Amino acid sequence: MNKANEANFDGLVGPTHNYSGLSFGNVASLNNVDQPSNPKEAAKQGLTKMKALADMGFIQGVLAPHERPHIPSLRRLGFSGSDAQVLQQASKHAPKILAAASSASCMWTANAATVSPSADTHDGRVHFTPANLVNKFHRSIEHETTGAILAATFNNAEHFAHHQALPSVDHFGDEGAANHTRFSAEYGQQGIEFFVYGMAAFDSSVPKPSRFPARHTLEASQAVARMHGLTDEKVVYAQQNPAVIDAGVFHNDVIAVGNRNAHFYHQEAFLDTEKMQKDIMTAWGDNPETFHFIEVPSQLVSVEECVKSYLFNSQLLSRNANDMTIVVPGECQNIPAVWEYLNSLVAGQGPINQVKVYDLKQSMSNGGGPACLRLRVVLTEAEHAAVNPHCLMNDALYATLNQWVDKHYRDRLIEKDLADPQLLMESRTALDELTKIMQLGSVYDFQKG
Ligand SMILES: N=C(N)NCCC[C@H](NC(=O)CCC(=O)O)C(=O)O
Repeated sequence: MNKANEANFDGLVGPTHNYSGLSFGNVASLNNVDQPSNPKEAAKQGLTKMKALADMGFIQGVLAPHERPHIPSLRRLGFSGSDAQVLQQASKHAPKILAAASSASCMWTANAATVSPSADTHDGRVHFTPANLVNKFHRSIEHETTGAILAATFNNAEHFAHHQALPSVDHFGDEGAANHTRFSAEYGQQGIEFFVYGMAAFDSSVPKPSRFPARHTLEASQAVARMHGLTDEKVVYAQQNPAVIDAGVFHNDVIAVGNRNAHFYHQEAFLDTEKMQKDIMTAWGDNPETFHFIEVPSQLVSVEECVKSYLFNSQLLSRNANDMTIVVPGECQNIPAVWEYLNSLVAGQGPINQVKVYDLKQSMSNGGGPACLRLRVVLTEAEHAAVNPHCLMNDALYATLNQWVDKHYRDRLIEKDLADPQLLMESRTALDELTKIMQLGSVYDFQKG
């Protein structure tokens, strides 16, 4: 077994961060529509969390934001002329489409891809499949650039394998790592890959939510497991409870999180909790007593409180199996039942023994908590050494990115600003400079001429 560690790659919030109410089924997105946003503050809140984790000794990476407004997507929909004319026409005839083409949603890198560490895959490489995010138009335009950014960040074919996103149709709706977690006693040993789906596309007997969409299918997860060359006995599938999707749990990472030997989840998260436990224990194999199921009863914290607080959209960070820190958003402190639960959790006998709180309000107002903002990548030492070093957080990169944000970002944005050609120029200038800072090459359409 090679020694390995978990790295977190957070999405850097882009210059067009705004609240457009684009995500039906995501309560915060719908509730905050048309509020003014503060892209500068959003980016800085994210950078603060990244730096804090790096300072704690964890490997912290950064994934660059995408080019927005995305003019090629607008042209594909029939808007034409100069870039300024495209913006102007879209704003006049289809302002919601312009908003979709302007979203900074790639910041939620838990949806960027599914990642399988080398200990789990058939060829001993780390595998990446960008998520097609087909359920929402504004997110369905992410995967190509995501793939380019991942390839520029993990740019070494000996260690990293990059796949294409799955076909962009509902049958293979794929939301990436937000519905995927991994259990293993040590990061470097073969782990259990746990895939959670909202519906089955080719089996009408499987229940579905009725109010809000199930974004992710069983068939998508099965395809990813095949492409990554995972071992069948080490793959577990579980269905999300359709009732919690209807209550606003649009990704499983809003109601469950796992790390190493711990699965922390809400009583109502899964359609069949007993089966989920049994299947994980079968895949875990020997020493069942070393695995912890930490189930939060509805009586202590309701599903509604989970959705409001993002208790489960937390990061479980550990250096040892029995020494885990839970990273939660500030909203957890505002809901007494949640804050009481967290305090009793860390005071108890389980593996989670410390809580850290970060202010991520700008992202939270669009339904993105600490766990949404990060893509987990387990890396051996050799793989870590093969990552593009300019994408790894340290004092120098933190200072450079803060200055870069100060120089290029606005501190207020509302929907009508999205039509401003100046905003497009600001965004492109910023990203052009960023590709040099992070040495990514030409990953954006506007750089390809
Ligand atoms: N749970 C995880 N992993 N990710 C959260 C993603 C939030 C994102 N919100 C948005 O896209 C809102 C954009 C807007 O309304 O302007 C979404 O719903 O896909």
